[in-house]
Amino acid sequence: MNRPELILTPIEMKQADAATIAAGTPGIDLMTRAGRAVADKAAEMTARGGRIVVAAGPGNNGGDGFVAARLLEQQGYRVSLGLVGQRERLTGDSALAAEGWRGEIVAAENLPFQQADLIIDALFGTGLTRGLEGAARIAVERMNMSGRPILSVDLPSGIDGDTGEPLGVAVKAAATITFAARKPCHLLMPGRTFCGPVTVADIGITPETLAATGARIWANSPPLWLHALPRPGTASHKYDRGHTLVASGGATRTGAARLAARAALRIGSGLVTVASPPEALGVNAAHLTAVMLRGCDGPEGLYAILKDMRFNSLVMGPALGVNANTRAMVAVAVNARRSLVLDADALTSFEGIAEELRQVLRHAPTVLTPHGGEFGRLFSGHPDILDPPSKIERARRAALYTGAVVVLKGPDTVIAAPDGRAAVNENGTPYLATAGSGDTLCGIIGGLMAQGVDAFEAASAGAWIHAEAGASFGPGLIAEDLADLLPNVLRGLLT
Ligand SMILES: NC(=O)C1=CN([C@@H]2O[C@H](COP(=O)(O)OP(=O)(O)OC[C@H]3O[C@@H](n4cnc5c(N)ncnc54)[C@H](O)[C@@H]3O)[C@@H](O)[C@H]2O)[C@H](O)CC1
Ligand SMILES: [K+]
Repeated sequence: MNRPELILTPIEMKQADAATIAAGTPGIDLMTRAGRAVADKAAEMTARGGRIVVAAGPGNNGGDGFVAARLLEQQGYRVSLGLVGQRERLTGDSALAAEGWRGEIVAAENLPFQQADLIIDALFGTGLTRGLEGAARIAVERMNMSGRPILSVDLPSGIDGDTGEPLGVAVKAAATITFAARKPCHLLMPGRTFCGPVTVADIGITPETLAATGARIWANSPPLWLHALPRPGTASHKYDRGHTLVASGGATRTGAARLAARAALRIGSGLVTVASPPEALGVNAAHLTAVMLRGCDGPEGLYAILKDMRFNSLVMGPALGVNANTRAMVAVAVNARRSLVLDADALTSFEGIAEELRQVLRHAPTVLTPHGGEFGRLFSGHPDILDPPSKIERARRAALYTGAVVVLKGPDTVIAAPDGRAAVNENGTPYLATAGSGDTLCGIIGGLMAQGVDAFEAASAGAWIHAEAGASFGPGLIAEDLADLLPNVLRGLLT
C-alpha cells in the first residue's frame, strides 16, 4: 500500500526548501529541476516547434519560468518571455536563472498570448501575499481572455496557496505542475478548479524532509485509513462487529434514520437498531427487515435503551427536530459514553450555543458532520472558528474547540481531528447533493465506529467511501441507492 499523500502549506514548503538547501543542495539546483519539470510538462502539451509564451514574475516562481523558457528554446520551441518587474531587480536564484535566458524580455502584460500554442504562468506561486494589481493583473486578464491553454507553475497566479481562494483575478489554468508536494490550494475549492489536473514533480526534496516540517494535512484517500478498516475474521459473529443505534424522527420524518441505519448495516455494523418515537413505530416497522426497531420515548426512553452496553455507536440528528428535546437526547447520548455521530438537527439545535455542546462532548469518540450552513449556525458567535479564510483551519479550530472530529462537508470535504490532523476529500460528485445523502454518510461513519474504527479514520474513510459510492452511480443517484452501492466500493478496497 503506498503511503498517505502529505499536503504542505506554502510555509511548510519553504521550510522543506530551506532544509534541502541547508543539507547541501543549492537553491539554483532546485529551481533548475523545477524549471526542467515545467519544460517537460509544456513539451507534453505542445507540438514540437510550437509557440510558447512565458509570463515570469519577480520571484522564484518567475525563476522557474526562466529556466523552462531556456530549455524549451533549446528544444526548438518558439519561446517569448515577458517579465512583471525589472530584470535588474531580480535577485538570488531568479537572477541566476534569468542569466540563462538569452532571448528578449518584454513587459509581461504586452506578451502575444493570443498567438501562443501554450502559455506558461510563472508569475506568482507560494509567495503571493495580496491581490494582483497593475501589470500583473493585466497580464492575467489578457492570459485568461486569450482562450489559449495555460500551464501554471506551482499554482495558478492569483490563488492563495493555503486557502485555494482567488485574491482578486487569478489564472484559469488548463493544467498545473507543482513541486515535491501538493499544497492545500490544489485540493480545496475553488483552487482545485483553477488548477486543472495537477502534476507533482520530484525535485529532490525527500519524503523525510517533507514530513520533518510537521505537516499534518493529507489527501483523503485509502492509504490514509485502509489499515483501519475492519476485516471480519472467520470466527467473527455479529456481536463482535458492534451494534449501532440510530435515532428516528417522528411519524412523518423517519426516512433519514432508515437511510443511516441501512448504511451502517451495509458498512459492516454487526447489528443496527432504529430507536423510534412510539408514534412512528408502525411506519418504521413497515420498512425495516434486518434493521431492528425499539420504541424510544424521548431522552428518558433513550437513557433506558442505553443501559444495554452492547449499543456501542450512536447516530443522531437527521430529522430529530431543532429543539430542547433534541439537545436533551444528545446529552443522554454523550453521557452514555458511546461512539457518537451528530448531524443536522442535533447540530442546529445547538445554534449559537456551541459552548453547551462543547461541555457535553468530552466523553467519547464523537464525529460532527455539518455542511457549511450548519457549521456557520452552530459556531455563530465564534469568529475565531468562522473567520479563518482556510476551510482546513476552520474545521481544525472547530475540532479543537469541541473535542470532536469535524467533517466539514462540501465538494472539498475537510475532516479535522482535535489533535490537528486534517484530510481533504476530492472524489465527491455533484450527484451526491441529493436529499438523504448526508444521512447515509452518518450511518457509514457510525457503522465503522461500531466496529472499533477510531473517529478520525472512520470519518475519513466514511467520507471517501460515501463519495466513491455516489460517483460509481452518477446521474440519477438518489440517497436510497447509496447503501447498496457500498459493497462494490468495499470489495475494491478489501480484496
Ligand atoms: N520546493 C518548491 O516548492 C520550490 C519552489 N520554487 C518556486 O518558488 C516559488 C516561491 O517563490 P517566492 O519568491 O517565494 O514567491 P513568488 O515567486 O510566488 O512571488 C514573488 C514575490 O512577489 C511578491 N508578491 C507577492 N504578492 C504580490 C502581488 N500581488 N503583486 C506583486 N508582487 C507580489 C512577493 O514579494 C513575492 O516574494 C514557488 O511558487 C515555486 O514556483 C523554487 O523555484 C523551486 C523549489
Ligand atoms: K504560477
